[in-house]
Amino acid sequence: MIKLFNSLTNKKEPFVPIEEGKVKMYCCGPTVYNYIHIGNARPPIVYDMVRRYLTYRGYDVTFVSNFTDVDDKIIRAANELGEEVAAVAERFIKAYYADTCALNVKEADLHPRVTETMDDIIAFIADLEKKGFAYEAGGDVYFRTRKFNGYGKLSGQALDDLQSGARIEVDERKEDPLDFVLWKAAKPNEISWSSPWGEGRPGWHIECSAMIKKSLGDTIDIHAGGKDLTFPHHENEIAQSEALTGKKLANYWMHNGFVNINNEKMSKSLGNFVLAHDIIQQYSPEVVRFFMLTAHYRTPINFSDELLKGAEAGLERLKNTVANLQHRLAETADMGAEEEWLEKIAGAKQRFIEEMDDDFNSANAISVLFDLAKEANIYMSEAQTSKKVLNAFLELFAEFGEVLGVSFTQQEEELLDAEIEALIEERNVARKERNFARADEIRDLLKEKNIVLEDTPQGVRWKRGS
Ligand SMILES: Nc1ncnc2c1ncn2[C@@H]1O[C@H](COP(=O)(O)OP(=O)(O)OP(=O)(O)O)[C@@H](O)[C@H]1O
Ligand SMILES: [Zn+2]
Repeated sequence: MIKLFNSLTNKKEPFVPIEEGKVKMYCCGPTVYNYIHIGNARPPIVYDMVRRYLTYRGYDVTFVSNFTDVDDKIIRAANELGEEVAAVAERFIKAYYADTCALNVKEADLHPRVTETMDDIIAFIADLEKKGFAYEAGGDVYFRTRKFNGYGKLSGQALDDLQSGARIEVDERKEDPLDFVLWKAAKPNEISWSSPWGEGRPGWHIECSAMIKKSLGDTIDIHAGGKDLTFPHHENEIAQSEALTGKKLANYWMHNGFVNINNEKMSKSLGNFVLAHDIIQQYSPEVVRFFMLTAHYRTPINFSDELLKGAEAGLERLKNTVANLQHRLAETADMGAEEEWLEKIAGAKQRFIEEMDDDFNSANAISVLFDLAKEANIYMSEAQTSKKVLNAFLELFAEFGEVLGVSFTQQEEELLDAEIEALIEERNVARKERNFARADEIRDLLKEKNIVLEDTPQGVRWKRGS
């Protein structure tokens, strides 16, 4: 049985879905105004692993993750670049897909966008207002936090501690400093939507509440996101949704730890970040993903060249074992002692499942993989081997690889479509910024990989050369 650490109760709990065999899962997605750094890539990678494992264990998973495609940061970026908000958002949504696809993150079943969910967001706020949980003030709408019983239950904070906390801004339009914004009145010349409270746009927290309700219903099984989202974002999502429906928003809350660099959280505001699309040029995307999964998702992971090189070497060892198994298979007849080895392989599978059942411990599951490789190497040193055993080893590597989203078979060094598109996008940006040196460098890199670019009036086209 799968157990997972529920941030709501601070305990590891057996996973019991609302509907047998089905999982409704939501993960807060990115605000699309720049490229993702490797810290931002951790939530998509680890929750993709969780989704894959739940699927492996027989659940039918519906996975939803949003795009925040209008917000202060995007508006600021658009103003700086002299572009439309929609153009900036579109570009970075493409870049997000390109990076996460290279990292072998499966697309969500649904990727709702704020700008496409506006009617539902407005209806959600209007219903909160009707119930007395929201009030209008000068074109803004706020949530009446103290009216919601249970505010603070996720982050474990009492209302009065929050009140004195420095993170709450004081704004005289609010009835109470704890109240937070649901709808923001538009500033002059700012992108806006019509609403019962005038022209404006939604606050950040309300989007997720409205999108979850629309796409998955009132109560979902798992709500996931980075640890920094616990407060205020997730606390506010709970308040909005539960005030409206009277039902629990999510039965299980999962929060991933940070990617640190020199023991400090990697973040855009600190400027200590490494972009995902840069690091996957230096190491393969597979190595980056494997590296990420060598730590348990809740523990902080330090980002360093040394650790990445370690992950690269480890992955190489596993791939070599698999290549040797394949090679051996081609020249083996069916003979040798089978039962003992088949039992060993079945035992490894059992241990892998036990580790993953225990709060998705991919770190320990990967050490089971290394043990499996060790066993495989011992087996191959025997004089006589059997096709059946070699196949059983290979099947298990393939099975684990599918769960982790990392392939252990050797591949030609070929660029994936998504990586090519990411590079072309980066070249477009470089050209726009008149950074022609970088633009040429990218053209050369693509040429080296036999990708031919063609500038057309409709934009850049590409094809693989012969
Ligand atoms: N270092 C990190 N490790 C793991 N997850 C992270 C890290 N930084 C951000 N995230 C996650 O990435 C997503 C986007 O976060 P956000 O845009 O706040 O990134 P950021 O770099 O921290 O930006 P800022 O410094 O502007 O807050 C969130 O889900 C957040 O939890
Ligand atoms: Zn959210």
